[in-house]
Amino acid sequence: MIFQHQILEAVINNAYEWIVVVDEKGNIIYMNKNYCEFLERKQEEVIGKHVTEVIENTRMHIVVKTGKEEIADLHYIKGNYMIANRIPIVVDGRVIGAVGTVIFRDTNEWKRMNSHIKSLLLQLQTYFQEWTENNGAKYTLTDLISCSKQMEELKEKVKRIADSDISVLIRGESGTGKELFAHSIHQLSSRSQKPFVKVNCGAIPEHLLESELFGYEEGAFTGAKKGGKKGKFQLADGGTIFLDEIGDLPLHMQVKLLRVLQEKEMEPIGSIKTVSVDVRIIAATNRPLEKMVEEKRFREDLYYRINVIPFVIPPLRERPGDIEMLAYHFMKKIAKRSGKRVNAISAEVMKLLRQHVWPGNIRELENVMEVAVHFANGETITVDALPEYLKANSSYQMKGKTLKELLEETEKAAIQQSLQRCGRDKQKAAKELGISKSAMYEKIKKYGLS
Ligand SMILES: Nc1ncnc2c1ncn2[C@@H]1O[C@H](COP(=O)(O)OP(=O)(O)OP(=O)(O)O)[C@@H](O)[C@H]1O
Repeated sequence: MIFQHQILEAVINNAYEWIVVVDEKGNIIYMNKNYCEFLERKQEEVIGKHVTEVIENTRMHIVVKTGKEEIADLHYIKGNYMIANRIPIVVDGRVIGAVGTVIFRDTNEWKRMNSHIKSLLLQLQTYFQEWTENNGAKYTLTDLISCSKQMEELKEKVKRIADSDISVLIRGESGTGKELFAHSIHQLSSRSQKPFVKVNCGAIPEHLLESELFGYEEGAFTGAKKGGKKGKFQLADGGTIFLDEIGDLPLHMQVKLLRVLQEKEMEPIGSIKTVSVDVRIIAATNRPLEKMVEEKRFREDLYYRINVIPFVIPPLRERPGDIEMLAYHFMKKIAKRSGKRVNAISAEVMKLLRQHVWPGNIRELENVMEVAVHFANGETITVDALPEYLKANSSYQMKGKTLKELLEETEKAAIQQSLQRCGRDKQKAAKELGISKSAMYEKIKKYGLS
């Protein structure tokens, strides 16, 4: 028993927190070593003293009177704000004292700890981002939502070709899901446990492309990192490299890329040693590569090398059957994320979605659904929640308007858009719309568009 008491005493005495215990009158019956040291008082000297004589701004004597605990209260002692807890000790329904603890010695310490945690989180985030960039095949075939025949055939094709090392060239307009397909191919391949590295050839400045792709040795150029840097090909070793926007690759880089593909080796900038790399290439583009080959802007040998399995994703307007499924998919996903109770799409909205030509493809549909869920007034998305440009086709907009009003609205919108397209050049806009210059001026005045 005595032994246990000693252990307890040692623990409390050395506790990181400062601890004080008072009786029902507010006299100190215990104060731990750390607290005494901070107050520069001796333990035996403070015992028995009223708490107000020992701790400035204390409220321990008040807590024994009110019987109400005070948690995380700011307490100013010796020029610092501390965070204090004061808890009454109740025995048989009667307050017989109180125990007080100070969690952080001062707010500076808290701030220091806070910023330490923040910097750790930031580091973690950077590592995580780097890791997902280099090992980041996030999607699989089940993430590809579709029911159209064209897309189902493409998914079948993915299953057939995934488990080989053959290069794949994915073609399709922006936002059709080229990257999603690239991820899926990697996930289904025997390389799925190895990195998936994406390189956006169009987004990296030309002078950095070579070092991004092939890396460099220490001291290769001024500003080169100590220890050198691995290029994306080395990072992707054993896995897959996804060369997005390959049509944007400058000719001299096309030569280097071809060499890696043919010889499976490369040299980092400034290195005399060749490095072997084993990567599968998936490339994507929206550019007319054949025409670029004719114009000598894309190397013919590289074209044949990457175009072993052509893979063409149709634009959304050519597979209207997918629109409803995708719209519901995005609605549910966005509603879940934003916590909004939206679970249906009105027939009129669905009609407008099917009529639209979707120049931005699935990415545009996703954005439209984001706006629609956000502005939905009830559980069903109705036309008023859609972005303005989609509403323009709506019969909803026509309700209660005369034919003259509708024609005028259309005319005004056409002129507005044409002026915008022609950089506000009225003569050019008039020509585009097939009206005379004077008619254009007249209408601009009529609709107050100048
Ligand atoms: N079939 C699909 N099912 C679900 N989401 C899709 C589908 N296709 C595309 N998406 C989504 O649409 C967006 C655009 O897709 P992705 O980035 O793969 O297109 P992309 O063709 O690579 O575009 P870009 O050429 O502009 O880079 C992404 O958010 C993606 O998740």
